[in-house]
Amino acid sequence: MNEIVISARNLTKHYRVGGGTLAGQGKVVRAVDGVTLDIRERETFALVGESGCGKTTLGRIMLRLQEPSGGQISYRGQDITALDDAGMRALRKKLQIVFQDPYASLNPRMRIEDILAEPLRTHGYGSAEVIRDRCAELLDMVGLRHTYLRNYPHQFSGGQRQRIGIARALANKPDFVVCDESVSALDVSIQAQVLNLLSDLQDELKLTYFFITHDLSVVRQFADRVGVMFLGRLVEVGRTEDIFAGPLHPYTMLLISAVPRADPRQRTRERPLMTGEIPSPMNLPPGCRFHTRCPFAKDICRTHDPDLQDMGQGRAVACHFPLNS
Ligand SMILES: Nc1ncnc2c1ncn2[C@@H]1O[C@H](COP(=O)(O)OP(=O)(O)OP(=O)(O)O)[C@@H](O)[C@H]1O
Repeated sequence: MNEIVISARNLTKHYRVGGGTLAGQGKVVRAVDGVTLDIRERETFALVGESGCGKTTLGRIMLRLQEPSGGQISYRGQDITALDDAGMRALRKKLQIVFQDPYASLNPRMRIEDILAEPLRTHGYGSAEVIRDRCAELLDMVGLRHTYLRNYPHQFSGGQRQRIGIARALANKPDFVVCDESVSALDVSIQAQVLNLLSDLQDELKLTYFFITHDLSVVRQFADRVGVMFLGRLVEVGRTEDIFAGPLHPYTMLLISAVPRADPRQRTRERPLMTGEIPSPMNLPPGCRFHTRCPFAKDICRTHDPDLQDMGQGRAVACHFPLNS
């Protein structure tokens, strides 16, 4: 098995909201609420779940772009949770992120060469000439012409801008890249091209991806493993083909059954529906946090919060009554 690149242990991120100056005032949003996970070298791990379940927050705290409230993150066996700014700066080269909206994340007043050169200069990549050559090489890597180096972001299409966002993330030769909804804003055909590019770059540069998305059809074609998140917790983890062939958690089953199917015979099959509102991460229900929406909930689900249990073969589920097992 490949080496573990990133290891998260009981990670939490709780935001205090609603103001208040006295202790105890305000409310707490449990955006990430106890996540334990290992990501191995050269794998694509997809994190899925509905909007607001904590995907972006988890991605950002794993890179320490935001500080976790609790728990531990290790990078290749080194605990990075308590590293100071200088220690983190050195590691930053290895841990990168590609954002959803490349337009918002590329400075409109900077030429592409400066956008790409900025992280290289920050990390002392080399002389001006070495940096210029690297910028040209980066454009090559993402399939764009060198002549584009003098252009500004608004002169590019959405797909091209995302390629520039990827080039910028790869500038300092990272090995762990969080892709946060990196293809979600693109048309399906452009999405496929960018996914192919990410896949080629992964092989060429031995990259490990943490791929955040709400789009299960992208997950199915692109990810090796999947983590399903619900209200700050992982409720199921497994290999992509196993998860799609037989989800163990009712939430995973409902997410999968909500994906439109290409085969019209399957479309007519009756599907169970997700009922009820998503509880607020500020006011979690007792017991299993999914029980208010679960079609199979029993008494114990209303009182006892299930742990993520190892089911063997790389599979884990947090449910008192796993399906298909
Ligand atoms: N800075 C913040 N202060 C307070 N609450 C926050 C903050 N950032 C995120 N949250 C809350 O934390 C929860 C998780 O948010 P997060 O953006 O991580 O979810 P997500 O799954 O990535 O959603 P989306 O797919 O919509 O981006 C949400 O309830 C969100 O409102």
